Amino acid sequence: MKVIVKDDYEKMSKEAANMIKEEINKKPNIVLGLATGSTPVGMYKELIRMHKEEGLDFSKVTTFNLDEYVGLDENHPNSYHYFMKDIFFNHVNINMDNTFIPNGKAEDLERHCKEYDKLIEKKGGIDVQILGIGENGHIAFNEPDKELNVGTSVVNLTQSTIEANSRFFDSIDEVPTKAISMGIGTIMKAKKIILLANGKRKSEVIKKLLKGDKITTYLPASMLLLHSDVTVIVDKEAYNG
Ligand SMILES: N[C@@H]1[C@@H](O)[C@H](O)[C@@H](COP(=O)(O)O)O[C@@H]1O
Repeated sequence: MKVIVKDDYEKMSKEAANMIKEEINKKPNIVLGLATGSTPVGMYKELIRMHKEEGLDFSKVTTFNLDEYVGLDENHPNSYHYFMKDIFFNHVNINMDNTFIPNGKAEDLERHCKEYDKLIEKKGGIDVQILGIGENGHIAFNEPDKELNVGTSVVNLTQSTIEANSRFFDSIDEVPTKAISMGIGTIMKAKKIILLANGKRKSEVIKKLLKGDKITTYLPASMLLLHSDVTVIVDKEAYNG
């Protein structure tokens, strides 16, 4: 696990965007795994700037998002579909037909999950996966538990995640209790993984992860210790607390 510590959120975001830019320049038809949450917002802003000012070309890029809430329509302002369009897709020259996000309103959710994994494989697998991390160590919506899902699955959100994510909703009662999430196996199949974390509230979990001596399903991000190409980019606050 390679660790890069940056002075602040902006520098962390720029570092991540630069890495992605290099990868797109190497392989214009790259398959990117994308994350939501507040952490990658700065990275998306920087990628938009690179598109507008430096001509970074997304026209051949394919994307797969990590997760989506069950029950939210894609036009719901709190859905990850909405978030991705609002924060990123609407501002670059990506072909929307090449962007994939689990459908939280699918009639047969189980079948949809299996098809999502198959589609990733069909598109050649994820070249670079961007990840945030929950305060409890979750990645995507793989919550700490006695076992973890290998493939994309429907998951129950923990109370702590519901509370953490309630800041985006009008009230905590509106936060969905279930989500579709790529499984740990889906994530681990990505050729390269970049995990971002910023701010004091992530310092405890980053400390545990970077200790790096144990893997446990109770710290889902610790599974990344088994991957051969993971870069963790953190700001000083997340690194030092
Ligand atoms: N499903 C998302 C994760 O993909 C994200 O990494 C995490 C951290 O969010 P934030 O970046 O807002 O701290 O929150 C959500 O639960």
